[in-house]
Amino acid sequence: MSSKELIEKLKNELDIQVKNAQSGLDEKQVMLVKEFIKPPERKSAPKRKEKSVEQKKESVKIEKVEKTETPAEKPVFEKEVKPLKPNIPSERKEQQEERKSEREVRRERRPKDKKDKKDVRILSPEELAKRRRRRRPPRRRDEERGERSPRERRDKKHLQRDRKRSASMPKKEEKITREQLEKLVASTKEQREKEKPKTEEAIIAEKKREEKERESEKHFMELMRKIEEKNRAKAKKRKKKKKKEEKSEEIPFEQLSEEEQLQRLIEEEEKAKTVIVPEVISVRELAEKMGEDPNKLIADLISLGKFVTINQAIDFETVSKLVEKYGKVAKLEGAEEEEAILEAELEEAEDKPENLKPRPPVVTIMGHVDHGKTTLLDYIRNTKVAEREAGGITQHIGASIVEVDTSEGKKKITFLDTPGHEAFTAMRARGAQVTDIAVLVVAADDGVMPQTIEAINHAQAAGVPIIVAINKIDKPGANPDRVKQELTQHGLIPEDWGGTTIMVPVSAKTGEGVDELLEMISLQAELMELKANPDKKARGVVLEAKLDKQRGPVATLLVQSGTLKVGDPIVAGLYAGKIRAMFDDKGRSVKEAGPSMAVEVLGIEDVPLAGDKFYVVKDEKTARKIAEKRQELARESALEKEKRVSLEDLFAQIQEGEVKELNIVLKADAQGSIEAIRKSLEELSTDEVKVKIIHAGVGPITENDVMLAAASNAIIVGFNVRPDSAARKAAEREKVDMRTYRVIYDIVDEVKKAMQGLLQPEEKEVYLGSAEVRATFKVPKVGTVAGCYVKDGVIRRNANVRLVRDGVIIYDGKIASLKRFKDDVREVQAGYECGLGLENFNDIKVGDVVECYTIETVEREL
Ligand SMILES: Nc1nc2c(ncn2[C@@H]2O[C@H](COP(=O)(O)OP(=O)(O)OP(=O)(O)O)[C@@H](O)[C@H]2O)c(=O)[nH]1
Repeated sequence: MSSKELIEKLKNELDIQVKNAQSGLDEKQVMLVKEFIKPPERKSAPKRKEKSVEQKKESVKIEKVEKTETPAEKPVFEKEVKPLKPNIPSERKEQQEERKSEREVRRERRPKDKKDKKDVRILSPEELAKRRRRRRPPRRRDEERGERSPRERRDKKHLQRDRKRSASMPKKEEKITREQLEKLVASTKEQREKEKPKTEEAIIAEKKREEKERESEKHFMELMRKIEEKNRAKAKKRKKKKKKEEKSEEIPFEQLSEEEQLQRLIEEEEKAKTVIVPEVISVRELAEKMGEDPNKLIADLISLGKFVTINQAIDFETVSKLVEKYGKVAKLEGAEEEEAILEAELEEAEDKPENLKPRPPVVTIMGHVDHGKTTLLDYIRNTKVAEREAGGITQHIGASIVEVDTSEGKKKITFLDTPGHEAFTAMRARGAQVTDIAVLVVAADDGVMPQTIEAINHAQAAGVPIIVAINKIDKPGANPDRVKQELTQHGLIPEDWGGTTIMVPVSAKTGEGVDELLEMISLQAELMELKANPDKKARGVVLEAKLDKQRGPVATLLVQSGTLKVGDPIVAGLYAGKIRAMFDDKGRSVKEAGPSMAVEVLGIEDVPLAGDKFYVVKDEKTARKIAEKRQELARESALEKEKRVSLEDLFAQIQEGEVKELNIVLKADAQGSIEAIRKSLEELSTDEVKVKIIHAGVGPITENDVMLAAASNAIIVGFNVRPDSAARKAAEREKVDMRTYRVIYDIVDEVKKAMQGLLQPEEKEVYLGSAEVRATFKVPKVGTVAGCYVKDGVIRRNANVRLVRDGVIIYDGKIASLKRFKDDVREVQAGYECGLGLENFNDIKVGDVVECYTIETVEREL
């Protein structure tokens, strides 16, 4: 096509008025041209190969067309052709205006043409690009060769001039490269594709395709299900066959007791879940072991990023991951035996009665602060422990063995020097019960005090017999009978009054009655028939452990059975070791320690925890293996606390037979309320579950209460009292269910509902923070305003508050005003001071605690 022909075509068919081959076109026009350009005649293509004269002519023609197109095509490489527009002389502009009006007239006259044009325009950009490409090669070849015709050179000059001019003009639009343009075209194509209204046929076709896909997916799933079913059936058959073989040697299931049946079922389930494999196994072998289709395993392995064939071997790590997908556990061949050996190593064989020998009792001294625990122990040990302690207060658990002259000869007693009952309970909370007898020290001049009651409850919760030492009888105000009287109120009836509790009046200062006390302890131990086998590998409990700068990890161990010897390989808690040296309570080096002896040992690789159990094993290698295994298990169950009872899941636990007694630690604001609540709660006992108040006391909920609850699997009920911050933290840490109430009926109602499985809490209290009242001001017309310091969390203006005095709730309501200096504020964070008024309440005192909380709605579980 000649340039003339093209110009003519543009004019007639596209309404584009182009004066000559050098005329510029705007973007719209360029697009129209591009869409309209038709591909060159195909028949000329084969001729080109023959290099005929005609073909040469044709190529010249094409070249010409290309050249003519150049000015029109060039601007295509630019985003906008606008910069070229100002180059059109004004005369040309006028002409264009005229032609434009002519065009409009013509357009009106030829509606058919317009329609045709529209048809042309909907050609896809892809097709257009194709057409453009078909026409381009000859030009590109020329360009590659660097050949330029005179006309081309002229065109280039024009273009350069135009470019220069446009560059001097203010830039309206940024120019874009060819690549960018092509991208633009491609994205336009996509856009158009998207926007393209779907025809009815297309929609139907798509629907059909989707349906087909669904069908094939369904078919595939069905196939997979069948395969799985088949495999399961196969596996079942295999299991049955295996079981049959085993059963021939075993006692029939029906003949087992209920407990044994349950045990067997558990064992079988575990067996079915375990896949025992060698270190390396082929996919086929593994599939056989698992009773699965190897192809399925291969597919799963691919999803794990392992591309393997059916006969290819896979390592144990991969096997573990793979079997996990099937809810199973992989175990290395031989590992089970090893585990069994390790477990057997830790298992304590039952001792024959003839091997059991009497052992000294382990005694803990408990009692209220300053009633003379340390002085008594000091007297007994004949050392000055009390004087060595900072401030005269017992600092740690020490253990000491004393020899007592009794009517039956010399007897040993191991005393654990504990600061009250806290360590005792803390140890119990860790699952270690070390005490055989508790000596309760009560000062005869002071009588039963809150911690005396606590100690009684702690000992009773542990099922440890109590011997009372009525101390300070040398004091002028001492009244042992009053103490006895008070103790009867807590269930301890003295022997001389017809009860069973041994009570001995003593003076830790003068030593009066101490011998009798020791004799009583020995007697009690005898009654308890405390025995152990000393002729076996030792095991016991870690009483305390520390890291000594010079000596490394040092642990105090209480031997409970067997005899601990220097050189013994040992596992203590999570750590292994070998006993390098042992020292008794007087610091003397010893070679062995028998039952009920406490010794300090060196040689454990790290510091175990107080309450950890220790075992002597056959060799160091075994010790290390057990320790490793324990560390692994500890990591797995890290932070996972023992399952404690809570009102929420009480019913489920009762159903599962886990809870037969609902232990409650009860704290209230007055003794009267305690009695009322105790009675109402204990009346809730049923055949299935017994409600037992293991400890009740007046005052705030303390950390001790939480530890007791943790050790005794109890819940804490507070009536009109609040936990202190240490108790709150301990409850969170130990996962103890702690509930506080303001109405007795609510306590009874909630516990009752929990026992029936009807408790569905809808609201939960969320603690926000607390502030201490440091000053009070009387403001006329407002009332009492408290100057507070926020100790922790945050105090929020519109949250609920409680005013707590000595752990007892004085007020429960809303904040009337919250100010920082003179400004009203919405909240005050910890570490800041604030002024605070309570709604309709003025009895605020310095030292009171303002506790801020909100009530959150808890979603019911369906
Ligand atoms: N008169 C007299 N004073 C005693 C007797 N027993 C202890 N005391 C005194 O009571 C005070 C407290 O004794 P401790 O042995 O420290 O009491 P504690 O129970 O161990 O106290 P904590 O370690 O703080 O729990 C000391 O000043 C002792 O001297 C006694 O039998 N008679």
